[in-house]
Amino acid sequence: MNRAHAPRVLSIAGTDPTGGAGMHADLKAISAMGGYGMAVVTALVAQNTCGVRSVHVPPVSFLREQLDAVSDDVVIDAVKIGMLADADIIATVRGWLDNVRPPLVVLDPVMVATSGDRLLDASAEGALRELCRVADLITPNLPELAVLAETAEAADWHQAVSQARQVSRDLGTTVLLKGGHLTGADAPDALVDARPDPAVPGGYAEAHAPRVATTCTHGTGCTISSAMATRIAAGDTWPQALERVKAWLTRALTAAADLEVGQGHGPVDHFVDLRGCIR
Ligand SMILES: Nc1ncnc2c1ncn2[C@@H]1O[C@H](COP(=O)(O)OP(=O)(O)O)[C@@H](O)[C@H]1O
Ligand SMILES: Cc1ncc(COP(=O)(O)OP(=O)(O)O)c(N)n1
Repeated sequence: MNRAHAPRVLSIAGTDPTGGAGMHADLKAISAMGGYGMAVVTALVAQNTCGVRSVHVPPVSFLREQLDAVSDDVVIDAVKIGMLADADIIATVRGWLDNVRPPLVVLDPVMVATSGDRLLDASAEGALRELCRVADLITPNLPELAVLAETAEAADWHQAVSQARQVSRDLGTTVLLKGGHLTGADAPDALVDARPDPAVPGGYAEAHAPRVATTCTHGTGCTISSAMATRIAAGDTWPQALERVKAWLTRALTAAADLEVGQGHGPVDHFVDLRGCIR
């Protein structure tokens, strides 16, 4: 399916004033993948490439007003959900999703940043697990996958695939399993769907790329989930979307250090393919 218009993708996420993660990374990834990006803010986060300083959560009534303002006016082709901060925010987003029923929902179950700072109240993990049931695709990293599987973090790819299968079965959704937290020359990712009627042919599709030797990995999780939402909404098959997004993210990681942003874990270069093309 080739749409006449760019896919209209809504990010529901927290902020990162340094532009590397959260809704800022989402908007860049959506644009880089050919979509039209929109954003509703769940939480304002004072963070940079070194870590999170504080989180401010506006009233949930205002969150609902933002969501309704978009859906009352714009046809939404895909929604990407990131940081939700607490159980009230999760309930508000759930209520809106039940009302609007967007055609594609991609949920990145953000719990803890790479810096170790919490982005979700520990008491809201159960509510987030339940929200996964209404997502078409979830994109947990290995620590988040372990929480969803209610077990210890996978030590290798084989264990991770098995946890992803269990989560897919238990929560009735497709899992994008990400190997970023493992070590080794290869950085594998896979679409895992253990349901009887999987969204991915055969229930499994793997994509590989070399592991990039860089500390600039801030926002990679936000980036890949938004990019997947955009490419699936654009009409790629799910395995095609993963191949395309993985190759682009690897280029963005390879060019990341040249951005020279921040003193900690810098952001990836979402617009790596545009450098040198601006007239
Ligand atoms: N050093 C790296 N080289 C190549 N790909 C990486 C690297 N680090 C992360 N990735 C990729 O970035 C994406 C996000 O991965 P991951 O780090 O597991 O999630 P999160 O950012 O949510 O913690 C995945 O596609 C993963 O394979
Ligand atoms: C506002 C906000 N949302 C999500 C994250 C986490 O980003 P993610 O890409 O999952 O991973 P790291 O950047 O922590 O590697 C964030 N920091 N801020």
